[in-house]
Amino acid sequence: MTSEAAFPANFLWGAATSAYQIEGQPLADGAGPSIWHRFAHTPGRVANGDTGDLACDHYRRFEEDVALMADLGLGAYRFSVAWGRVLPEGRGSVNAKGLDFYRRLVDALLERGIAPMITLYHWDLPAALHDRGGWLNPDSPAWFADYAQVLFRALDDRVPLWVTINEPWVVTVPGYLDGELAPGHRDPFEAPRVAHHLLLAHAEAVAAYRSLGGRHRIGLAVNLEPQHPASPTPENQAAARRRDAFINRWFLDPLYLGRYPAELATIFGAAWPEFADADLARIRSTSDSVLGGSLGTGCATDFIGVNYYSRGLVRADPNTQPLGAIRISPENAPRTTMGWEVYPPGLTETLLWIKEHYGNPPTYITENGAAFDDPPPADGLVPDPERVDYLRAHLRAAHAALEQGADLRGYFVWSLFDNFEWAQGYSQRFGLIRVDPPNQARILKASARFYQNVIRANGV
Ligand SMILES: N=[N+]=NCCCCNC(=O)[C@@H]1[C@H]2[C@H](O)[C@@H](O)[C@H](O)[C@@H](CO)[C@@H]12
Repeated sequence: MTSEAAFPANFLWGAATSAYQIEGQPLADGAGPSIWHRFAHTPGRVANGDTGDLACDHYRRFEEDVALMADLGLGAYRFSVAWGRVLPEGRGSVNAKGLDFYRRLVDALLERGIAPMITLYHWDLPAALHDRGGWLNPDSPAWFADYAQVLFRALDDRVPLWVTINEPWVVTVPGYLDGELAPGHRDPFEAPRVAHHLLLAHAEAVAAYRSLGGRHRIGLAVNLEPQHPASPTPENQAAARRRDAFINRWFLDPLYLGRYPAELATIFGAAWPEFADADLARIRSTSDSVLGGSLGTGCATDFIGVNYYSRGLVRADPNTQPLGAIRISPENAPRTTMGWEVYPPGLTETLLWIKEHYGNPPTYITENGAAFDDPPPADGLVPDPERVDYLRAHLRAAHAALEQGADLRGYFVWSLFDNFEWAQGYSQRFGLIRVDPPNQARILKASARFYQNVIRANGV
Protein backbone atom coordinates (compact mmCIF):
# COMPACT_ATOMS: atom_id res chain seq x y z
CA MET A 1 0.00 0.00 0.00
CA THR A 2 1.59 3.28 -1.02
CA SER A 3 1.00 5.89 1.61
CA GLU A 4 0.39 9.55 0.92
CA ALA A 5 2.33 10.42 4.07
CA ALA A 6 5.35 8.19 4.71
CA PHE A 7 6.82 8.42 8.22
CA PRO A 8 10.54 8.12 9.14
CA ALA A 9 11.99 4.62 9.19
CA ASN A 10 12.25 4.32 12.98
CA PHE A 11 9.00 6.09 13.82
CA LEU A 12 7.36 4.58 16.92
CA TRP A 13 3.74 3.45 16.59
CA GLY A 14 1.89 2.84 19.84
CA ALA A 15 -1.30 2.97 21.82
CA ALA A 16 -1.88 4.34 25.31
CA THR A 17 -3.85 3.54 28.46
CA SER A 18 -3.61 4.29 32.18
CA ALA A 19 -3.79 2.11 35.28
CA TYR A 20 -7.01 3.26 36.95
CA GLN A 21 -8.81 3.42 33.61
CA ILE A 22 -8.20 -0.19 32.56
CA GLU A 23 -6.72 -2.42 35.30
CA GLY A 24 -9.60 -3.08 37.70
CA GLN A 25 -9.07 -4.64 41.13
CA PRO A 26 -7.41 -1.49 42.50
CA LEU A 27 -6.93 -3.07 45.95
CA ALA A 28 -5.72 -6.52 44.86
CA ASP A 29 -2.58 -8.13 46.31
CA GLY A 30 -1.99 -5.54 48.99
CA ALA A 31 -2.43 -2.42 46.87
CA GLY A 32 -3.38 0.77 48.71
CA PRO A 33 -6.37 2.87 47.58
CA SER A 34 -5.83 5.94 45.40
CA ILE A 35 -7.66 9.26 45.39
CA TRP A 36 -9.50 7.99 42.30
CA HIS A 37 -10.72 4.89 44.13
CA ARG A 38 -11.99 7.20 46.85
CA PHE A 39 -13.42 9.78 44.39
CA ALA A 40 -15.22 7.20 42.22
CA HIS A 41 -16.80 5.68 45.33
CA THR A 42 -18.08 9.08 46.42
CA PRO A 43 -21.72 9.38 45.30
CA GLY A 44 -22.32 11.97 42.61
CA ARG A 45 -18.72 12.33 41.43
CA VAL A 46 -18.76 9.92 38.47
CA ALA A 47 -21.50 9.43 35.87
CA ASN A 48 -23.85 6.52 36.58
CA GLY A 49 -21.89 5.77 39.76
CA ASP A 50 -19.21 4.05 37.62
CA THR A 51 -15.92 3.09 39.26
CA GLY A 52 -12.62 1.50 38.20
CA ASP A 53 -13.28 -1.56 40.37
CA LEU A 54 -13.47 -3.77 37.26
CA ALA A 55 -12.73 -1.46 34.29
CA CYS A 56 -11.17 -3.64 31.55
CA ASP A 57 -10.01 -6.27 34.06
CA HIS A 58 -6.53 -5.78 32.63
CA TYR A 59 -4.86 -6.68 35.92
CA ARG A 60 -6.03 -10.24 35.29
CA ARG A 61 -6.18 -10.29 31.49
CA PHE A 62 -2.92 -8.56 30.60
CA GLU A 63 -1.39 -11.52 28.75
CA GLU A 64 -4.44 -11.73 26.42
CA ASP A 65 -4.27 -7.97 25.98
CA VAL A 66 -0.57 -7.99 25.09
CA ALA A 67 -1.36 -10.63 22.44
CA LEU A 68 -3.95 -8.22 20.97
CA MET A 69 -1.33 -5.44 20.92
CA ALA A 70 1.02 -7.76 19.04
CA ASP A 71 -1.75 -8.63 16.53
CA LEU A 72 -2.11 -4.92 15.81
CA GLY A 73 1.64 -4.70 15.26
CA LEU A 74 2.22 -2.05 17.93
CA GLY A 75 5.87 -1.00 18.23
CA ALA A 76 5.23 0.46 21.68
CA TYR A 77 2.64 0.49 24.45
CA ARG A 78 2.21 3.39 26.85
CA PHE A 79 0.72 2.50 30.23
CA SER A 80 0.88 3.87 33.74
CA VAL A 81 1.91 2.31 37.04
CA ALA A 82 -0.57 2.58 39.92
CA TRP A 83 1.62 4.13 42.62
CA GLY A 84 -0.49 2.48 45.35
CA ARG A 85 0.13 -1.02 44.00
CA VAL A 86 3.89 -0.53 44.39
CA LEU A 87 3.83 1.59 47.58
CA PRO A 88 0.45 1.03 49.30
CA GLU A 89 1.09 3.94 51.68
CA GLY A 90 2.67 5.98 48.88
CA ARG A 91 6.07 5.75 50.57
CA GLY A 92 7.95 3.29 52.76
CA SER A 93 7.82 -0.43 52.12
CA VAL A 94 7.41 -1.80 48.62
CA ASN A 95 4.55 -4.20 47.89
CA ALA A 96 6.41 -6.95 45.99
CA LYS A 97 3.24 -8.38 44.40
CA GLY A 98 2.28 -4.98 43.04
CA LEU A 99 5.69 -4.34 41.54
CA ASP A 100 5.74 -7.88 40.16
CA PHE A 101 2.58 -7.25 38.11
CA TYR A 102 4.37 -4.49 36.23
CA ARG A 103 7.53 -6.57 35.84
CA ARG A 104 5.45 -9.36 34.23
CA LEU A 105 3.62 -6.87 32.00
CA VAL A 106 6.93 -5.37 30.79
CA ASP A 107 8.37 -8.84 30.13
CA ALA A 108 5.24 -9.88 28.20
CA LEU A 109 5.58 -6.77 26.03
CA LEU A 110 9.28 -7.32 25.37
CA GLU A 111 8.66 -10.96 24.44
CA ARG A 112 6.38 -9.62 21.67
CA GLY A 113 8.82 -6.94 20.56
CA ILE A 114 6.67 -4.13 21.99
CA ALA A 115 8.59 -1.29 23.66
CA PRO A 116 7.11 -0.21 27.03
CA MET A 117 6.61 3.49 27.69
CA ILE A 118 5.83 3.79 31.40
CA THR A 119 3.96 6.77 32.86
CA LEU A 120 4.82 7.01 36.55
CA TYR A 121 1.85 9.18 37.51
CA HIS A 122 -1.49 9.19 35.70
CA TRP A 123 -3.59 10.88 38.40
CA ASP A 124 -4.06 8.06 40.93
CA LEU A 125 -2.22 9.46 43.98
CA PRO A 126 -2.18 7.06 46.96
CA ALA A 127 -4.93 8.17 49.32
CA ALA A 128 -2.46 7.87 52.22
CA LEU A 129 -0.38 10.67 50.69
CA HIS A 130 -3.45 12.78 50.00
CA ASP A 131 -4.22 12.47 53.71
CA ARG A 132 -0.79 14.07 54.30
CA GLY A 133 -1.69 16.98 52.03
CA GLY A 134 -1.02 15.28 48.73
CA TRP A 135 0.41 17.56 46.01
CA LEU A 136 -0.11 20.53 48.35
CA ASN A 137 2.56 19.17 50.68
CA PRO A 138 6.07 20.57 49.90
CA ASP A 139 7.36 17.03 50.57
CA SER A 140 5.38 15.68 47.58
CA PRO A 141 8.25 16.09 45.07
CA ALA A 142 10.45 13.94 47.31
CA TRP A 143 7.69 11.34 47.75
CA PHE A 144 7.37 11.15 43.97
CA ALA A 145 11.14 10.89 43.38
CA ASP A 146 11.40 8.07 45.94
CA TYR A 147 8.56 6.19 44.23
CA ALA A 148 10.13 6.81 40.82
CA GLN A 149 13.43 5.36 42.01
CA VAL A 150 11.72 2.11 43.00
CA LEU A 151 10.54 1.75 39.39
CA PHE A 152 13.82 2.89 37.85
CA ARG A 153 15.79 0.35 39.91
CA ALA A 154 13.34 -2.45 39.11
CA LEU A 155 12.74 -1.82 35.42
CA ASP A 156 15.13 0.63 33.79
CA ASP A 157 17.13 -2.22 32.25
CA ARG A 158 14.05 -3.03 30.16
CA VAL A 159 12.09 0.25 29.77
CA PRO A 160 13.37 2.61 27.04
CA LEU A 161 10.89 5.45 27.60
CA TRP A 162 9.64 6.98 30.87
CA VAL A 163 7.03 9.67 31.38
CA THR A 164 7.06 11.21 34.86
CA ILE A 165 3.63 12.86 35.07
CA ASN A 166 0.66 12.77 32.73
CA GLU A 167 -0.93 16.18 32.14
CA PRO A 168 0.05 18.20 35.22
CA TRP A 169 -2.47 20.81 33.97
CA VAL A 170 -5.36 18.35 34.37
CA VAL A 171 -4.05 17.25 37.78
CA THR A 172 -4.05 20.95 38.75
CA VAL A 173 -7.13 22.55 37.14
CA PRO A 174 -9.91 19.92 37.20
CA GLY A 175 -8.33 18.51 40.38
CA TYR A 176 -7.81 21.69 42.42
CA LEU A 177 -9.50 24.62 40.61
CA ASP A 178 -12.80 23.58 39.07
CA GLY A 179 -13.14 20.38 41.10
CA GLU A 180 -14.32 18.11 38.27
CA LEU A 181 -11.68 15.42 38.89
CA ALA A 182 -10.07 13.89 41.97
CA PRO A 183 -9.50 15.16 44.60
CA GLY A 184 -12.29 17.60 43.63
CA HIS A 185 -10.93 20.75 45.24
CA ARG A 186 -11.97 24.24 44.11
CA ASP A 187 -9.36 26.64 45.44
CA PRO A 188 -7.36 29.19 43.38
CA PHE A 189 -4.85 29.41 46.25
CA GLU A 190 -4.15 25.68 46.05
CA ALA A 191 -3.86 25.26 42.27
CA PRO A 192 -0.62 27.25 41.64
CA ARG A 193 1.10 25.49 44.54
CA VAL A 194 0.04 22.05 43.28
CA ALA A 195 1.33 22.93 39.81
CA HIS A 196 4.65 24.05 41.28
CA HIS A 197 5.05 20.85 43.28
CA LEU A 198 4.23 18.77 40.18
CA LEU A 199 6.99 20.55 38.23
CA LEU A 200 9.42 20.04 41.13
CA ALA A 201 8.35 16.39 41.30
CA HIS A 202 9.17 16.00 37.62
CA ALA A 203 12.58 17.65 38.10
CA GLU A 204 13.41 15.54 41.19
CA ALA A 205 12.45 12.33 39.40
CA VAL A 206 14.59 13.25 36.39
CA ALA A 207 17.50 14.16 38.67
CA ALA A 208 17.09 10.80 40.46
CA TYR A 209 17.02 9.05 37.10
CA ARG A 210 20.27 10.70 36.06
CA SER A 211 21.97 10.01 39.39
CA LEU A 212 21.00 6.33 39.15
CA GLY A 213 22.71 6.26 35.72
CA GLY A 214 19.40 5.89 33.91
CA ARG A 215 20.24 4.65 30.46
CA HIS A 216 17.13 5.69 28.57
CA ARG A 217 14.88 8.68 27.97
CA ILE A 218 12.54 10.45 30.38
CA GLY A 219 9.98 13.13 29.64
CA LEU A 220 6.79 14.91 30.64
CA ALA A 221 3.38 14.49 28.96
CA VAL A 222 1.30 17.64 28.62
CA ASN A 223 -2.14 18.34 27.15
CA LEU A 224 -1.85 21.12 24.59
CA GLU A 225 -4.48 22.88 22.52
CA PRO A 226 -4.05 25.95 20.30
CA GLN A 227 -6.24 28.84 21.45
CA HIS A 228 -7.99 30.78 18.66
CA PRO A 229 -10.17 33.86 19.21
CA ALA A 230 -13.79 33.13 18.27
CA SER A 231 -13.73 36.45 16.39
CA PRO A 232 -10.80 38.84 15.91
CA THR A 233 -11.89 41.43 18.48
CA PRO A 234 -9.17 42.78 20.82
CA GLU A 235 -11.04 41.30 23.80
CA ASN A 236 -11.21 37.83 22.26
CA GLN A 237 -7.58 37.98 21.14
CA ALA A 238 -6.49 38.92 24.67
CA ALA A 239 -8.68 36.13 26.07
CA ALA A 240 -7.04 33.61 23.71
CA ARG A 241 -3.59 34.78 24.82
CA ARG A 242 -4.57 34.34 28.48
CA ARG A 243 -5.92 30.86 27.84
CA ASP A 244 -2.77 29.98 25.86
CA ALA A 245 -0.61 30.91 28.86
CA PHE A 246 -3.00 29.13 31.24
CA ILE A 247 -3.18 25.84 29.32
CA ASN A 248 -0.17 25.55 27.03
CA ARG A 249 2.65 27.50 28.68
CA TRP A 250 2.01 27.04 32.41
CA PHE A 251 4.27 23.97 32.54
CA LEU A 252 6.43 24.21 29.43
CA ASP A 253 7.73 27.74 30.04
CA PRO A 254 9.24 26.81 33.47
CA LEU A 255 10.63 23.57 32.04
CA TYR A 256 12.29 25.10 29.00
CA LEU A 257 12.57 28.81 29.83
CA GLY A 258 12.94 28.73 33.63
CA ARG A 259 10.01 31.08 34.30
CA TYR A 260 6.22 31.03 34.60
CA PRO A 261 4.20 32.94 31.99
CA ALA A 262 3.66 36.46 33.32
CA GLU A 263 -0.07 36.18 32.55
CA LEU A 264 -0.55 33.66 35.38
CA ALA A 265 0.20 36.19 38.11
CA THR A 266 -2.42 38.47 36.57
CA ILE A 267 -4.94 35.65 36.19
CA PHE A 268 -4.53 34.38 39.76
CA GLY A 269 -3.86 37.77 41.40
CA ALA A 270 -3.39 37.45 45.15
CA ALA A 271 -3.62 33.67 44.86
CA TRP A 272 -0.37 33.55 42.87
CA PRO A 273 2.56 32.95 45.29
CA GLU A 274 6.13 34.13 45.12
CA PHE A 275 8.09 31.10 43.89
CA ALA A 276 11.74 30.70 44.84
CA ASP A 277 14.21 31.34 42.01
CA ALA A 278 16.07 28.21 43.13
CA ASP A 279 12.93 26.18 42.44
CA LEU A 280 12.63 27.54 38.91
CA ALA A 281 16.31 26.85 38.34
CA ARG A 282 15.84 23.29 39.58
CA ILE A 283 12.86 22.77 37.26
CA ARG A 284 14.83 24.05 34.29
CA SER A 285 18.03 22.45 35.55
CA THR A 286 20.44 21.43 32.84
CA SER A 287 21.21 17.87 33.74
CA ASP A 288 23.55 15.73 31.76
CA SER A 289 21.72 13.09 29.83
CA VAL A 290 23.08 9.59 29.75
CA LEU A 291 24.39 10.48 26.32
CA GLY A 292 26.78 12.89 27.98
CA GLY A 293 26.37 16.65 28.13
CA SER A 294 23.11 18.47 28.21
CA LEU A 295 20.76 17.49 25.46
CA GLY A 296 20.97 20.95 24.06
CA THR A 297 17.49 21.76 25.22
CA GLY A 298 19.08 22.97 28.47
CA CYS A 299 16.53 21.29 30.68
CA ALA A 300 15.94 18.15 32.68
CA THR A 301 13.66 16.61 30.11
CA ASP A 302 14.70 14.35 27.23
CA PHE A 303 11.40 14.64 25.36
CA ILE A 304 7.97 16.22 25.42
CA GLY A 305 4.89 14.02 25.32
CA VAL A 306 2.06 15.88 23.57
CA ASN A 307 -1.52 14.89 24.31
CA TYR A 308 -3.56 16.51 21.55
CA TYR A 309 -7.34 16.29 21.17
CA SER A 310 -8.65 19.59 19.88
CA ARG A 311 -8.23 23.35 19.85
CA GLY A 312 -9.82 25.98 22.03
CA LEU A 313 -12.09 28.50 20.36
CA VAL A 314 -12.07 31.38 22.85
CA ARG A 315 -14.38 34.24 23.68
CA ALA A 316 -13.77 36.85 26.37
CA ASP A 317 -16.18 36.30 29.23
CA PRO A 318 -15.85 38.34 32.45
CA ASN A 319 -18.15 35.87 34.21
CA THR A 320 -15.68 33.00 33.78
CA GLN A 321 -13.09 33.59 36.48
CA PRO A 322 -10.16 33.58 37.04
CA LEU A 323 -9.50 33.50 33.28
CA GLY A 324 -12.09 35.92 31.90
CA ALA A 325 -12.24 33.62 28.89
CA ILE A 326 -14.51 30.81 27.87
CA ARG A 327 -13.94 27.96 25.43
CA ILE A 328 -16.85 27.61 23.00
CA SER A 329 -17.81 24.81 20.68
CA PRO A 330 -18.39 25.98 17.11
CA GLU A 331 -21.97 25.14 16.09
CA ASN A 332 -21.40 23.64 12.67
CA ALA A 333 -18.03 21.95 13.24
CA PRO A 334 -17.64 18.18 13.63
CA ARG A 335 -17.36 17.26 17.30
CA THR A 336 -16.67 14.14 19.31
CA THR A 337 -19.05 12.89 22.01
CA MET A 338 -16.82 14.71 24.51
CA GLY A 339 -18.01 17.93 22.81
CA TRP A 340 -14.51 18.62 21.48
CA GLU A 341 -14.18 20.06 18.00
CA VAL A 342 -12.44 17.78 15.47
CA TYR A 343 -9.63 20.10 14.37
CA PRO A 344 -6.62 18.30 12.83
CA PRO A 345 -4.71 21.46 11.79
CA GLY A 346 -4.35 22.19 15.51
CA LEU A 347 -1.99 19.23 15.82
CA THR A 348 0.33 20.61 13.12
CA GLU A 349 0.14 24.01 14.78
CA THR A 350 0.92 22.54 18.20
CA LEU A 351 3.94 20.56 17.04
CA LEU A 352 5.38 23.56 15.16
CA TRP A 353 4.68 25.81 18.18
CA ILE A 354 6.81 23.50 20.33
CA LYS A 355 9.55 23.57 17.71
CA GLU A 356 9.53 27.37 17.55
CA HIS A 357 9.15 28.12 21.28
CA TYR A 358 11.21 25.44 22.99
CA GLY A 359 14.06 24.58 20.65
CA ASN A 360 12.54 21.67 18.75
CA PRO A 361 12.94 19.04 21.51
CA PRO A 362 12.36 15.38 20.70
CA THR A 363 8.58 14.93 20.82
CA TYR A 364 6.13 12.04 21.00
CA ILE A 365 2.41 12.36 20.48
CA THR A 366 1.66 10.43 23.66
CA GLU A 367 -2.13 10.72 23.20
CA ASN A 368 -4.42 11.46 20.26
CA GLY A 369 -7.85 9.96 19.72
CA ALA A 370 -11.57 10.54 19.88
CA ALA A 371 -14.74 9.38 21.58
CA PHE A 372 -17.70 8.58 19.39
CA ASP A 373 -20.98 6.71 19.88
CA ASP A 374 -19.79 3.53 18.22
CA PRO A 375 -22.50 1.28 16.76
CA PRO A 376 -22.69 -2.32 18.00
CA PRO A 377 -20.43 -4.92 16.40
CA ALA A 378 -21.39 -6.25 12.95
CA ASP A 379 -19.83 -9.59 11.94
CA GLY A 380 -17.37 -9.38 14.79
CA LEU A 381 -16.09 -5.91 13.99
CA VAL A 382 -17.27 -2.53 15.26
CA PRO A 383 -17.72 -0.09 12.35
CA ASP A 384 -16.33 3.23 13.61
CA PRO A 385 -15.79 5.34 10.46
CA GLU A 386 -15.69 8.60 12.40
CA ARG A 387 -12.71 7.42 14.43
CA VAL A 388 -10.95 6.15 11.28
CA ASP A 389 -11.43 9.59 9.70
CA TYR A 390 -10.24 11.31 12.89
CA LEU A 391 -7.06 9.23 13.10
CA ARG A 392 -6.28 9.52 9.38
CA ALA A 393 -6.67 13.32 9.45
CA HIS A 394 -4.53 13.71 12.58
CA LEU A 395 -1.81 11.42 11.29
CA ARG A 396 -1.63 13.56 8.16
CA ALA A 397 -1.49 16.65 10.35
CA ALA A 398 1.37 15.14 12.35
CA HIS A 399 3.15 14.30 9.12
CA ALA A 400 2.79 17.89 7.93
CA ALA A 401 4.67 19.02 11.05
CA LEU A 402 7.38 16.41 10.42
CA GLU A 403 7.81 17.78 6.90
CA GLN A 404 8.31 21.25 8.42
CA GLY A 405 11.08 20.05 10.71
CA ALA A 406 9.35 19.02 13.94
CA ASP A 407 11.40 16.37 15.75
CA LEU A 408 8.49 13.97 16.09
CA ARG A 409 9.55 10.47 17.16
CA GLY A 410 6.32 8.58 17.66
CA TYR A 411 2.53 8.49 17.95
CA PHE A 412 0.29 6.78 20.53
CA VAL A 413 -3.44 6.41 19.97
CA TRP A 414 -5.66 7.19 22.92
CA SER A 415 -6.81 4.59 23.61
CA LEU A 416 -6.16 0.91 23.06
CA PHE A 417 -9.44 0.03 24.85
CA ASP A 418 -12.75 1.65 25.64
CA ASN A 419 -12.12 2.41 29.30
CA PHE A 420 -13.07 4.37 32.45
CA GLU A 421 -13.24 7.98 31.25
CA TRP A 422 -12.84 9.62 34.68
CA ALA A 423 -15.88 11.67 35.74
CA GLN A 424 -17.76 10.40 32.68
CA GLY A 425 -17.29 6.78 33.62
CA TYR A 426 -17.90 4.29 30.81
CA SER A 427 -20.19 6.62 28.88
CA GLN A 428 -17.36 7.62 26.52
CA ARG A 429 -15.67 5.21 24.11
CA PHE A 430 -12.12 6.10 22.96
CA GLY A 431 -10.86 2.62 22.14
CA LEU A 432 -9.50 0.97 19.05
CA ILE A 433 -10.91 -2.11 20.74
CA ARG A 434 -14.41 -2.23 22.21
CA VAL A 435 -14.71 -3.39 25.80
CA ASP A 436 -17.98 -3.62 27.73
CA PRO A 437 -17.26 -4.09 31.47
CA PRO A 438 -20.19 -6.52 31.99
CA ASN A 439 -18.89 -9.11 29.52
CA GLN A 440 -15.26 -7.98 29.11
CA ALA A 441 -15.17 -9.17 25.49
CA ARG A 442 -12.47 -7.48 23.39
CA ILE A 443 -13.94 -6.65 19.94
CA LEU A 444 -11.77 -4.96 17.32
CA LYS A 445 -13.10 -1.83 15.68
CA ALA A 446 -12.46 -0.82 12.07
CA SER A 447 -10.08 1.81 13.48
CA ALA A 448 -7.92 -1.01 14.89
CA ARG A 449 -7.61 -2.54 11.44
CA PHE A 450 -6.95 0.91 9.97
CA TYR A 451 -4.17 1.52 12.49
CA GLN A 452 -2.72 -1.96 11.89
CA ASN A 453 -2.39 -1.02 8.19
CA VAL A 454 -0.86 2.36 9.03
CA ILE A 455 1.79 0.57 11.09
CA ARG A 456 2.48 -1.96 8.33
CA ALA A 457 2.79 0.81 5.73
CA ASN A 458 4.56 3.15 8.14
CA GLY A 459 2.34 5.80 6.69
CA VAL A 460 -1.18 6.93 5.95
N1 LIG B 1 -10.48 23.30 28.79
N2 LIG B 1 -9.87 22.42 28.43
N3 LIG B 1 -9.26 21.56 28.07
C1 LIG B 1 -9.43 20.17 28.33
C2 LIG B 1 -8.06 19.56 28.37
C3 LIG B 1 -8.14 18.17 28.93
C4 LIG B 1 -8.23 17.21 27.79
N4 LIG B 1 -8.30 15.84 28.36
C5 LIG B 1 -7.26 15.08 28.28
O1 LIG B 1 -6.25 15.48 27.78
C6 LIG B 1 -7.41 13.65 28.75
C7 LIG B 1 -6.28 12.80 28.63
C8 LIG B 1 -5.95 11.82 29.73
O2 LIG B 1 -4.55 11.55 29.76
C9 LIG B 1 -6.68 10.47 29.56
O3 LIG B 1 -6.58 9.73 30.76
C10 LIG B 1 -8.14 10.72 29.18
O4 LIG B 1 -8.84 9.50 29.17
C11 LIG B 1 -8.14 11.37 27.79
C12 LIG B 1 -9.56 11.57 27.26
O5 LIG B 1 -10.24 12.53 28.01
C13 LIG B 1 -7.37 12.66 27.78
